[in-house]
Amino acid sequence: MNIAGVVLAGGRSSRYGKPKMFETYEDKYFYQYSVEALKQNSISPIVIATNEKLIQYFEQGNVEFIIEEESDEYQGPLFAMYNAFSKITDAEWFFVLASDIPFVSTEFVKKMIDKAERSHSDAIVPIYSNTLQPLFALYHRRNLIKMEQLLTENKRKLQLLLKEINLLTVPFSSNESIFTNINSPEDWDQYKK
Ligand SMILES: Nc1nc2c(ncn2[C@@H]2O[C@H](COP(=O)(O)OP(=O)(O)OP(=O)(O)O)[C@@H](O)[C@H]2O)c(=O)[nH]1
Repeated sequence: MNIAGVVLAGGRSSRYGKPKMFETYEDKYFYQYSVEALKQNSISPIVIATNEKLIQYFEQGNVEFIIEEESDEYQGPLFAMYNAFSKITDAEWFFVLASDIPFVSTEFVKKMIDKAERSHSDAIVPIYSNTLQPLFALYHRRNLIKMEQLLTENKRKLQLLLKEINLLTVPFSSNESIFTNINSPEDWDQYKK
């Protein structure tokens, strides 16, 4: 399988108050945990999708960057995914990971790839706490057409894409910390100890 890794690391971090992908956990930036989990599974290329204001703060080396132009900034995950997928021309699948998930693991990425290998679905999406987790998921390249259609109609919610494609859902038990995503400083205060 030809899989590219796409780490979503743009957005506004308005609830966090500062760019949350650069919050640290055990001396590493949050976004580095997403990069590492993909790298440990030999996924290549690994691309960080970000914007012109944030690019300067990332560590360089071993990853590529896809930069959203000023007019494309803050359009949300569906746009950021479309923008990245359409620029990575040689991948069949895209493993998307948000960059605000410091507890994501190599084993999680491996389990998801194993599912994709045996699936004819358009996307492989975990379910945790009865909720789909589309920012920790695998998407086939064939979704690009539907993504473009939605964006052209100014429909920017990722949930709208999920409704239109064939999903393979992968249940995870409700005590998995890997799905902890950090939105506010209070969220982080609760988990970092
Ligand atoms: N590249 C890119 N990533 C995004 C964009 N919007 C959100 N993300 C990423 O998607 C993940 C989930 O983002 P959210 O927490 O929903 O949105 P946010 O803008 O980061 O934060 P809030 O302003 O607090 O909603 C995070 O990893 C963000 O870095 C975007 O427009 N471009």
